[in-house]
Amino acid sequence: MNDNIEEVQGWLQSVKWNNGRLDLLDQRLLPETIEFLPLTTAQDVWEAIRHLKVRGAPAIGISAAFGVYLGIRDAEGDAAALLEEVRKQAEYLATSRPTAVNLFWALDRMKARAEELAGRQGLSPAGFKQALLDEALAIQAEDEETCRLIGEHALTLFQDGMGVLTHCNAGGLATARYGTALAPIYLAQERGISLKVFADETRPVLQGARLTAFELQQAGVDVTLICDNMAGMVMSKGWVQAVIVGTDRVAANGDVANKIGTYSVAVLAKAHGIPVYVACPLSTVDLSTPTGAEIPIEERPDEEITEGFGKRTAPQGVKVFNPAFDVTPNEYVSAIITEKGIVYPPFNVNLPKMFEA
Ligand SMILES: CSC[C@@H](O)[C@@H](O)C(=O)COP(=O)(O)O
Repeated sequence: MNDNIEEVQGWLQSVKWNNGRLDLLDQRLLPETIEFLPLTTAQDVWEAIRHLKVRGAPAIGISAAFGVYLGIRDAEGDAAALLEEVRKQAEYLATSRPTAVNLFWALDRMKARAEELAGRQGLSPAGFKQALLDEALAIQAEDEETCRLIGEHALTLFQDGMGVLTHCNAGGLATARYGTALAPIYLAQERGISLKVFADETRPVLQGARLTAFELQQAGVDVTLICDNMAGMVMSKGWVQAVIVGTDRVAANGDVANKIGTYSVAVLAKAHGIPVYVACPLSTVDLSTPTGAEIPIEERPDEEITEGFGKRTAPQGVKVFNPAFDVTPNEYVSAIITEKGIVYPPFNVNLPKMFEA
């Protein structure tokens, strides 16, 4: 444990495979405390995802992939038995959170790998398990490269001196590295391009204040924290030239599910003539979900709103509505930035093209 943030050097990796266990940075404790949780079972991983110890769509997917391996590593039997166990563990981990499609994407990839391994002649149970661990490590390594590419494409949309507003945390903490929405900001920083970032605090659990402001400040980026309800005022002053956010799921028509409040930011941006960019890996694009109306939206405990600041801030027994995400209709989305390039409307035509070849 390290509660002296000043001592943090360089980049803080939120998901680490460490000699047979998964070390997860407990994101609930940031920015005050840096503590890694040693996870050794699929149940540990399920619990960490459900309770936001790890959060952000790509980081959830990566953790779940390791969770599948942890869930089968002590299992006995031949390849067919191990395949059954992989399916069981994947089904279990899939119940941890409903909205981020990267979770299901990563679990499907682990299942597909297990199916392929089960069809191989002469592969030992130990070889089967090692290959599954390698698959989880590959998902993590690919995410880092994917995020870097997203950053390269996104950076072409930004110029020196621009003000950029972001909501929630789609940074390095939410991915293997770099982040999605924050990737161009890190690349700009490396290249001496100066951007002024406004980070919405992101009620109710403050991913913007606790995580985005923290990681950008650590990197020396010019970041200003605002409450969510200040975004319109900041835009009206002409301080914001672009909005960039991440996403948990993009539907086939380009509707975007992201942290609650993203929709309000997008409407405000449109009213001020500011483009809204959504940055995500293609693993977040779900062509099997036709529109945002079909994206399952997680509802979280009332206490996140009524006791979110460590004390009661609402009357006992008050009715609460606490959706963790909202859907921004595609008409508010200027472009979706993926590792393969920038996708412009019409999204229902142009998103499928990104999956070709
Ligand atoms: C690159 S992360 C993209 C999204 O997952 C992020 O913007 C977000 O909404 C995260 O929500 P969270 O509830 O913190 O998991």
